[in-house]
Amino acid sequence: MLRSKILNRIRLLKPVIDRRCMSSASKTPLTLLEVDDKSGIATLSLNRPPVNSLNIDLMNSIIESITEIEGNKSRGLILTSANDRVFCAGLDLNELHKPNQERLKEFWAVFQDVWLALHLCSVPTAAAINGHAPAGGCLLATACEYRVMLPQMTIGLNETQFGYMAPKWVMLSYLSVLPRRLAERALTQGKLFTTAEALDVGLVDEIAASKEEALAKCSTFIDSFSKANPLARSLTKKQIREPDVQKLIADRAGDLKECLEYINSPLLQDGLGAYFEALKQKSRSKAGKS
Ligand SMILES: CC/C=C\CC/C=C/CC(=O)SCCNC(=O)CCNC(=O)[C@H](O)C(C)(C)COP(=O)(O)OP(=O)(O)OC[C@H]1O[C@@H](n2cnc3c(N)ncnc32)[C@H](O)[C@@H]1OP(=O)(O)O
Repeated sequence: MLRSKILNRIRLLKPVIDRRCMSSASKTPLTLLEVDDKSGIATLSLNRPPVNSLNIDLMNSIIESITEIEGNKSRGLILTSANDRVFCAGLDLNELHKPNQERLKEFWAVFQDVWLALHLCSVPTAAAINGHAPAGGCLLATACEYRVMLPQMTIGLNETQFGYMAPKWVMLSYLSVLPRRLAERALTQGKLFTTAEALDVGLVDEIAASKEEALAKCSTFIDSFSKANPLARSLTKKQIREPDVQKLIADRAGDLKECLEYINSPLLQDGLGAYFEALKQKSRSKAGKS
């Protein structure tokens, strides 16, 4: 009785993701999903060159993969990148800069969905962070239960550096990993932690010398649940994570309204435009085009 009550409650908490079986406009798979026959662990690789920035299609592809992993009885999920320099560059700035308003609404709803799907994923989750993970990239990593990172990368919620305040639920994701005082300072500074700093403050759990080692460490973490009953484990995780999730689910429309006002404000658009232009300029200089 109690179990079915809890299960019903959790079903209500689950984001509505079934409506989003969209196909990608390009023919390239935006995510690569492999399930190891022996271990039963699924590896989901982000595969949107050049930097895995999160647009609607990539986020939908992640959601679809999570749904598949939950449905195919995988023992765990490892999130990683097919790119060996960048785990995920966060939200696609093309979606935020001078946005089409209807698309922006859809984009923000899918952004909420992808976080909910990963944060509430029923199987154990770990991130093999094999590249930089700023902003939304850091959010994906902190939604996972365990993080292993390669040296000389950066991770953090750097939104204030380009004039944005991270949404409340994004901040909560940070607060679930970092002590409050540290999270506040890092959020207000828009700090990007180096791998060594991230380990030091507990933003990541381990460092690995290579992607293979990171994947192996993530598998070891997932194996650590072998003695736990999968249903009891997943219900426990959801109960613990519920308060953060409820805040967003209870007011998705309010979050969207706030986001639209915020993103559309001229000051923020100007700041974002300058930031994006500087990124493009840096990229051109690197390629020797300027
Ligand atoms: C109510 C609240 C409202 C709003 C909240 C807003 C929340 C925002 C959350 C976000 O996630 S916003 C995105 C923030 N992301 C970043 O700040 C990361 C920016 N990128 C980088 O720092 C670097 O690109 C990198 C460290 C990830 C990788 O460096 P590198 O390997 O040297 O690549 P390049 O910098 O040369 O970039 C290659 C290529 O990719 C483009 N690009 C990079 N990041 C993005 C992005 N987030 N969106 C779109 N495009 C991006 C970059 O411009 C280059 O493109 P070119 O065509 O110019 O070559």
